[in-house]
Amino acid sequence: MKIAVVGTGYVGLVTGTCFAETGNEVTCVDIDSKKVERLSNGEITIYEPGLEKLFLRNLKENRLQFTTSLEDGIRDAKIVFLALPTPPGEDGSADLKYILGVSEEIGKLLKDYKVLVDKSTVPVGTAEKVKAAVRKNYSGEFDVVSNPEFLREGVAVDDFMKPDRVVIGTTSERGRKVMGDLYAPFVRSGNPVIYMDERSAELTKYAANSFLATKISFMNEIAQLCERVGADVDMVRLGIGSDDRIGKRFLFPGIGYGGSCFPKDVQALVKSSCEADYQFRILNAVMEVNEKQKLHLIPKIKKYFNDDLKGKHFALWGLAFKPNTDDIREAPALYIIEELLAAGATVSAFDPEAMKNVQQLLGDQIHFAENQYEALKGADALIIATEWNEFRTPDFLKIVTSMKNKTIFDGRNLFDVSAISELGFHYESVGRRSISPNSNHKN
Ligand SMILES: NC(=O)c1ccc[n+]([C@@H]2O[C@H](COP(=O)([O-])OP(=O)(O)OC[C@H]3O[C@@H](n4cnc5c(N)ncnc54)[C@H](O)[C@@H]3O)[C@@H](O)[C@H]2O)c1
Ligand SMILES: O=c1ccn([C@@H]2O[C@H](COP(=O)(O)OP(=O)(O)O[C@H]3O[C@H](CO)[C@@H](O)[C@H](O)[C@H]3O)[C@@H](O)[C@H]2O)c(=O)[nH]1
Repeated sequence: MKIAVVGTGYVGLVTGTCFAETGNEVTCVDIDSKKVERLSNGEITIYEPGLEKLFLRNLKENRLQFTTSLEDGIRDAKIVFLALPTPPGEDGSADLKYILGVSEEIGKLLKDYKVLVDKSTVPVGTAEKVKAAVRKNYSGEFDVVSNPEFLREGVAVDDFMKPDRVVIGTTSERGRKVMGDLYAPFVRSGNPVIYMDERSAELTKYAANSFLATKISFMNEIAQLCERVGADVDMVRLGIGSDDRIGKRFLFPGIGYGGSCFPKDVQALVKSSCEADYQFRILNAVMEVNEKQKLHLIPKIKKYFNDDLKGKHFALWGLAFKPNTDDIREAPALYIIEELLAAGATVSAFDPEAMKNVQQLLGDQIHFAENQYEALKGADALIIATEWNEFRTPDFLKIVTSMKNKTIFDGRNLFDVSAISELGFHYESVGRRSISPNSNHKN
């Protein structure tokens, strides 16, 4: 099948590459000419494990092409995916200017039947708005389908190739058939394609993200309680997660959820609810808890240094909002850096993939280390903000010899509390007992 994907960011590039991988001819369209040039020349523009190999293979075999021209991109396509940004507007609701602007342009270009597919995360009613935008300039036949994307960054290729489910929102039989055929190779192992109306599909995406964000904020509140009553959140997590009704996944406490999706989507659902004259109380609490959790380590750090961070030097491990990505959108590490710099401290950071993106944002406000151990040189404390695998079992001897103080503030609970206590560290994490070489048992 011939497919166009408009918007070649995290979702568009994964979508285009994975559809090419199953034999479709895909043209990706992007307004960013530099991105299109790099991609056309075989240079991948995001870090996503496993993507580059598929991208290069399909590019070489001419199943994947890139262009800045919407007209060229959609000319022969039977299906046109919209994988465009839906950033929060000033009031927190999803801004549809990219989606509706492109839809209007598509209306000017359509000559025959096509299926327009909304892959972006969009509020209920968007499919109707897209239809209306196309209709302004085109009176022929077309369908608009809502097909929300559930991939996670860092495991995006696997999530796309082997989805838990595919949600297809359409009331058109023709649209349903086209989409069913396209997705057939991805659900061979029996995971469902769930057909529904457009509005339900649009809401499903927000409901999924908001539910997952709720799970995280709930665990972060349990972690807060654990610290106050002397319980261990990791034990509580295991204790409740073995109940199938709760499930083991997405129960990890930490320094809040970040990324380009949860923060914006929870906010947008609250906003949509308000517009529908409904106060979504739980989600307001979810957001409030997350705002506080992002800075959970800061009061601990300040208390440890007697409220005086001026001249203190911090090593920071992890900048990306989660491991296995270079994405720094709403990354908790950025909020921590801001607080430390404002308090007069200096920071030396290391992240395996995200340093380039942070450098573009912060320039020389912080030092970017060659590796995780170089970041530790002369540090008064180490802060861990992202759970990259290589941080999990470090060489503690190297840590001890590089740092000024044996002090760790761990926002991702990477280390075993008892083991690190034996190494003589001052160690504070999230929802577990704190360890100090002097008191050795500080809650
Ligand atoms: N990132 C994720 O993990 C993820 C997962 C599921 C759903 N989503 C949703 O998918 C959508 C896209 O997210 P993303 O992370 O891929 O965004 P992104 O910012 O990484 O990519 C968007 C791309 O669209 C391009 N673009 C902007 N205007 C354009 C135009 N007029 N014509 C052509 N291209 C244009 C940009 O240059 C950019 O390359 C959002 O609605 C997001 O909420 C994202
Ligand atoms: O137990 C957990 C799990 C995650 N997180 C944090 O939650 C955020 C989001 O993580 P994750 O969901 O793995 O990454 P995303 O790539 O943002 O994926 C989410 O957002 C995407 C965009 O909408 C959806 O497609 C995915 O299904 C949804 O998981 C990150 O900051 C994580 O550190 C936790 O704090 N604890």
